[in-house]
Amino acid sequence: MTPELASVKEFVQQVVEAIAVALSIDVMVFDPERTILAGSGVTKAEIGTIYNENSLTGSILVSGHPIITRDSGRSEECRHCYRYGTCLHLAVVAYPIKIESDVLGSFCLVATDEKQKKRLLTDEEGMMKFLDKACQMIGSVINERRVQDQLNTILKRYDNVVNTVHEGIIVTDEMSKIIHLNRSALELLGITPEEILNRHITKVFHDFSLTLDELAKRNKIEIEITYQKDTKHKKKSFLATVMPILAEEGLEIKGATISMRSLKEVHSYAAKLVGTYSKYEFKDIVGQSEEIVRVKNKLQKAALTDSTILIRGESGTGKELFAHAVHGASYRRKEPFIAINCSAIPETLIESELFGYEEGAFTGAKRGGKPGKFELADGGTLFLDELGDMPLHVQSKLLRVLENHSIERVGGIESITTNVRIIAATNRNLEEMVERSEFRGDLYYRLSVIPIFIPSLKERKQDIPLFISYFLEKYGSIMDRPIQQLDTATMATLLNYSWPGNVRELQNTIEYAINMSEIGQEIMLEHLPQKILAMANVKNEVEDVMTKQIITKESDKQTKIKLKNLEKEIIKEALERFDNTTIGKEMAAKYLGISISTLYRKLKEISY
Ligand SMILES: Nc1ncnc2c1ncn2[C@@H]1O[C@H](COP(=O)(O)OP(=O)(O)OP(=O)(O)O)[C@@H](O)[C@H]1O
Repeated sequence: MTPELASVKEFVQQVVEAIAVALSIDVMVFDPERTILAGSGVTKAEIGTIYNENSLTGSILVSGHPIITRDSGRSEECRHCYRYGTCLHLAVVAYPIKIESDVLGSFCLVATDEKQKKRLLTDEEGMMKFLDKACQMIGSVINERRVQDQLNTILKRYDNVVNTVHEGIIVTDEMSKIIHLNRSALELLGITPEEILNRHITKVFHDFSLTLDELAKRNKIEIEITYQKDTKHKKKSFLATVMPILAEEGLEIKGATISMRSLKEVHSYAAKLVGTYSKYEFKDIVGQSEEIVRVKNKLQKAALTDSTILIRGESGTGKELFAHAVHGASYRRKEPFIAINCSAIPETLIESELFGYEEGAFTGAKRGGKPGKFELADGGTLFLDELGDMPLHVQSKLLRVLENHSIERVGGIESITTNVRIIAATNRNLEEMVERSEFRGDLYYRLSVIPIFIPSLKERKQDIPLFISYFLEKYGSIMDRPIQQLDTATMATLLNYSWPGNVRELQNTIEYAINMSEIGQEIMLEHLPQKILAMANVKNEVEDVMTKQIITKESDKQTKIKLKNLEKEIIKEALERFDNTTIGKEMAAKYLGISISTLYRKLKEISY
């Protein structure tokens, strides 16, 4: 049964009674199943009775056309009715209730005595018009219901969608009063609808300073907002996108939609997007020498804790690689791994890079401020590379952060709690620096809870062949070439070389040699970088001198000068090859197998 007519039953009954009084004729209304839904006078007692499908109303419901019977129960139209011959109705004017072609029921004027019959049949046309209007009225009420139901369904669907989105969504009206919000917003704020609905936006978010006029001009604004339930609760920060709700006709603002995400989550997401997750695992670390196996074992154990690790070792020994592996093996692996190179950032900027800054903290500070590496690494690991180059004033601030587990942005007053594991690395002699008061002793002890020393490549020569085959395979497959071998003389030269740039230098040497050699051929001495061959020659010369036992203090000094000059020549050649720009220097450092900071240090020493 279609419930539409039944759903407005009370209204229909009122119409029926009003018409019955106005016309002094009985009225009956049938639903599509031929059940009397409303009635007046004699017919009222019949409400609920079901008529046969061969009845008059049965045929109207099928045909959708009005009918008049002037002698009901006996006339031709009633011949097939089951009440034929027994019907007490003397005359009937019946009219379909329709919405477009949909027949929803029938409306009948029924004469149950001669007086009513006379009244009914004297103005048949007028009665029809009257019924047409009554049926239209009932039809439009049902139509309104239909529209309302459709609207409710749309609203329910919209509510479902809005409630399934991860962002918190808050809607305000034109007076900036909160009128709607989704489930995520309630969860993010830790609030009930009663606590927030109908409140002015600034009463909830005290730092929400955006006006609707400003919003109308900009269309979409991203801001940071904070919420604190009360002083017992922690302040929560959100990144919010605010958009105006405009009236259909034009620019009149009807309110605003605020979609918000927890700032912490945004940072962690951004960190993941820019690739700041751990890139290496312990299984990617090449080396079977006793020294490296010991380091790996120690770090694998340390990975399970939150203790601070200080990794020492010459440039290019793999300090950063180990830091990645520790993060990857820790419970923080799904959170960001953020690295900061203290030597690569100007002294004046390092503090704001680490701790972030508030809007207006200094000239040029970005609107809305900027989070620092500590905030970005929240929940994960912060790798402080080249720690020895951290300025003293930043060292003091870092110590405070490590002790309090909270930071303050530059220019800010709020404390922001952080949960970060620190791994620091340096190739500088921190103990000497502490003695010379260039590094804070208390910070040194605070950071070196787990001290790790990574041996240089020349201290683990047995790993060199392993590295060579690892890099031959790695670059062979990157360059899509068959894996090549080294001839004996080349292998001997590489084994004897001192590798001041450690693994990085060896890695770059193999990449270079593959480039210089013929596809599928052995790699020979002539394919090695000039500086390695030159160093090997100088070494041979020095060894010759030593075997002749004529080494004196003077000749030792000369050898050192010779080596320095050679280094100068090699650096000069590399800079000429790649030019003196920042990118050129980075490429030259790669070619020389040294880190960019080592190249800058050497450039300072020889003052190019
Ligand atoms: N044991 C290893 N296995 C595989 N690759 C290694 C290993 N050690 C170092 N490397 C590679 O050598 C290069 C230098 O390593 P990394 O940057 O970790 O050294 P570092 O000690 O941090 O250097 P720096 O002090 O100059 O920053 C990287 O490309 C790294 O992948």
